[in-house]
Amino acid sequence: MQKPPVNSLNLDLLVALRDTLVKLEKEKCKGMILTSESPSVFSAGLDIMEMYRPDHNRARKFWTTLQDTWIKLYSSPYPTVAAINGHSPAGGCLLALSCEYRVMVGPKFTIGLNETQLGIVAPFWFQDCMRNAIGERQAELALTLGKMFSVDEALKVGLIDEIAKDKADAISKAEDFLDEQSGLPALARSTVKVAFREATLNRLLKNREADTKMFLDFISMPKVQQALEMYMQTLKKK
Ligand SMILES: CCCCCCCC/C=C\C=C\CC(=O)SCCNC(=O)CCNC(=O)[C@H](O)C(C)(C)COP(=O)(O)OP(=O)(O)OC[C@H]1O[C@@H](n2cnc3c(N)ncnc32)[C@H](O)[C@@H]1OP(=O)(O)O
Repeated sequence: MQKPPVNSLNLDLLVALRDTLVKLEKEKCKGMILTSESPSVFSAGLDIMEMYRPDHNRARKFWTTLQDTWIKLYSSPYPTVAAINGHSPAGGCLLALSCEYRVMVGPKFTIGLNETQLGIVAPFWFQDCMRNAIGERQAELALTLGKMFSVDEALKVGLIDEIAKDKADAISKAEDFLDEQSGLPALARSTVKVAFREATLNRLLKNREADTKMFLDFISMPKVQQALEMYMQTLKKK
């Protein structure tokens, strides 16, 4: 990802990610490493400006493109690794969680689904991804608190799989993971992957319109708009 300053996921970046994932699948990609050009941020999550005083049609397109991107990434037949070389809150954490393996550069960055802290709610499929990675108990604790994990904490709870000392080390560890997968029969590998992920995928696939409506209704609430405005001001003052 290369959208300075913080790879916030706006409609344009989501379209680019989705189209890339579609292309990789078509070209029978052997493996993908998702990382960031930024030296300190993997992705700041959803672009707050897409939710603040939104145009209804654009907000709908934004959300359905996010759903498409997630579905493509989560169900990709080829192996995927997140080389998390910076902070990874909310939607950034979702992208990492949707890969099969996570290597994160330590020690100073943080990762987590922090939505509760912002007065918004992590959608059920964000929650499902966290639950699938760290288990029901730890996911409930993390999501209710909107906890951002340090790299050490993330490793301990199973949110990431390995710690790297810098980006080059993260890429090298990600390549090791891909090398290990490359010797396996591709169809067997991808069938097992999708079997593990099917229930989570189907939950969104069967409820896409309801999920979109919930998002649009949620961001139309004056209280939510107020919370987003205050949050943007805090970020800008910083
Ligand atoms: C009842 C059931 C209802 C269910 C409905 C579901 C509804 C769900 C709705 C939403 C779900 C949302 C998920 C999300 O992803 S929300 C986004 C959450 N993201 C964050 O909280 C991260 C915020 N950013 C930061 O913490 C930092 O920026 C950080 C990533 C740590 C990087 O820090 P630093 O390097 O110091 O950079 P700055 O903070 O100075 O930021 C630089 C500029 O970038 C702007 N910025 C940062 N983050 C965002 C963002 N997410 N969107 C838009 N813009 C962002 C920041 O304001 C700075 O701008 P400027 O240079 O103009 O001051």
